[in-house]
Formats: sequence, C-alpha cells, structure tokens
Amino acid sequence: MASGEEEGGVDEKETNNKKRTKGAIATAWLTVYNIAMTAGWLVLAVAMLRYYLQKGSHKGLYRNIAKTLKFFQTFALLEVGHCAIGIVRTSVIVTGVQVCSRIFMVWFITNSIRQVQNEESVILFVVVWTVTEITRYSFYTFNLLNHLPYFIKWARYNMFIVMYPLGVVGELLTIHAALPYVRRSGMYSLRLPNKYNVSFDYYYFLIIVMLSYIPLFPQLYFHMLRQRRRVLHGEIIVEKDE
Ligand SMILES: CCCCCCCCCCCCC/C=C/C(=O)SCCNC(=O)CCNC(=O)[C@H](O)C(C)(C)COP(=O)(O)OP(=O)(O)OC[C@H]1O[C@@H](n2cnc3c(N)ncnc32)[C@H](O)[C@@H]1OP(=O)(O)O
Repeated sequence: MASGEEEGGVDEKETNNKKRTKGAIATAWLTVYNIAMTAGWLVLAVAMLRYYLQKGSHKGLYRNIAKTLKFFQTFALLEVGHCAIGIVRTSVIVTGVQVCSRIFMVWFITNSIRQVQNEESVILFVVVWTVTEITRYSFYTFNLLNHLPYFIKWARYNMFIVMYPLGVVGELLTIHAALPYVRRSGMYSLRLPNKYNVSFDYYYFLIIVMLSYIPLFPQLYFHMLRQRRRVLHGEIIVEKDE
C-alpha cells in the first residue's frame, strides 16, 4: 500500500506538516506531564519512607501523605482526556476504569472514612500504586525523549504481573474494612421517605463496587498482558475496543 508521503500531493504535505506540529505540541505537553507525575509520585515515596523510618509504624502515614496522594491521583484524570483527544494510543474505557477506580478509592473510601486510614491494606495499595506510577511515568518520559533504558521498559511490562493483583487485594480489603462504618453511619445514603422519592444505600453500593472487580479487573490485566507481548516480544495485537 502506498503511503501519503509517497504520493506526495501538496494537500497531503500540508496535512503531514499539521500532524507534525500537533505532534510536537502534544509531545511537549506529555513530556512535561510525565515528568511532573514522576516527580509527584517520587515525592510520595520519599515522604512515606521518611515517615516510616522516623515513626517506625504505618499508623498516621496515610494522613501524612493524603494531600499529595489526592492531588496527583486526581490530576491523573487528564489521562482520560489524553486518550479522548487522541494524543496517546490507549483506550478511553481502559484508562477511564483504571483512573476512576483509583479516584474512587482515594476520595470516597480513604478520604471519607477516617477509621480505615490506618489499615495495613491502605498502605499496601498506596505503596503498590507508588512503585507502579514511578515506573510507568518514567517509562513514558524516557520513551518520549527516545532514551529508554531497557530496565525501565522491562519493569513497566513485568512488575504489573505481581503489582496489579497486590493493588487489587489492598483496595478490596480496604473497602471491606470500610463496610461496618458505612453501615453504622449511613453515610452518602438516602433513605425513604424523602422529597425526591429516591433511596440509595452506600453500603450496598460498595458491595456492588467490590463485585465489579470480578469482571473488570481481568480485562485490565489481560490488556496489560497484551501490551507486554506487543512491546517486549513484538507481537502485533488488534484491540477490539479501539
Ligand atoms: C464509581 C466507582 C467505580 C469503581 C469500579 C471498580 C472496578 C475496578 C476494577 C479494577 C480495579 C483496578 C485497580 C487498580 C489497581 C492498581 O493500579 S494496582 C497497581 C498496579 N497497576 C498497574 O500496573 C497499572 C497498569 N495500568 C496501566 O498501566 C494503565 O493505567 C492502563 C490504562 C491500564 C494501561 O496502559 P496503556 O496506556 O494502555 O498501556 P501502555 O503500554 O502504557 O501505553 C500504550 C500507548 O500509549 C502511550 N501512552 C500512554 N500514556 C502515556 C503518557 N502519559 N505519555 C506518553 N505516552 C503515553 C504509550 O507510550 C503507548 O504508546 P505506543 O508504544 O506508541 O503504543
């Protein structure tokens, strides 16, 4: 099949120039974004390590890092936008599920239910997220700069095999630990009768969220396994949802 450049029309040259300009702006933005995110998660890693070395306990660690975690995890919403406008070749759905589930954990579980903040499971998922994101964002940064060390590429496409299930275990145990407090307090729930004539029970909603990991997590995990085969072993993969 002949490429656009081989045909060499004036219109096509202009289109290619436009693509290059858009590409340069997008690349510059993504580089800045990825550097900022790598730095943010590195700050979190250092803060967690310092806290643990000073106090010798994980109690109070979450409160200590909560603001930074909320800021950088919420900022990751931009990634859904990156996919939607097409500056990264990733599925909006896959990225959306990943980012929204994290934001949900941060804002609607650990931030809202203080009683779970000292659970070991919170530390588990926060540490797993931190290690994963430092690797992921440095991978994107070095890749964009065309200077990608093999060990970062290797780490990006191998660590998730263990990290993903560990993160999910941490998240599910945390939601499970939150259930009694949610039931007792009736938080975020709407009981009948009320003027809207609608009822909502956050307790049962959380159970549905936990159950939704069963169909959704394997899809994210298999997506990453496909990415791994494509990047590390050069396999050509056709994604269904893109
Ligand atoms: C209302 C509440 C709803 C709750 C619902 C609950 C259900 C939840 C179920 C599942 C829950 C999961 C919980 C998650 C826990 C954890 O995170 S645990 C920690 C371990 N986690 C991971 O390992 C995360 C792995 N996931 C990811 O990496 C991504 O988030 C991803 C979207 C799932 C997959 O990434 P993807 O982008 O598709 O793959 P890549 O190979 O990295 O990239 C593809 C191409 O896109 C380019 N790209 C992507 N982003 C960028 C960027 N920021 N900058 C530059 N480039 C980027 C990348 O370079 C690739 O480009 P090409 O090589 O040209 O293809």
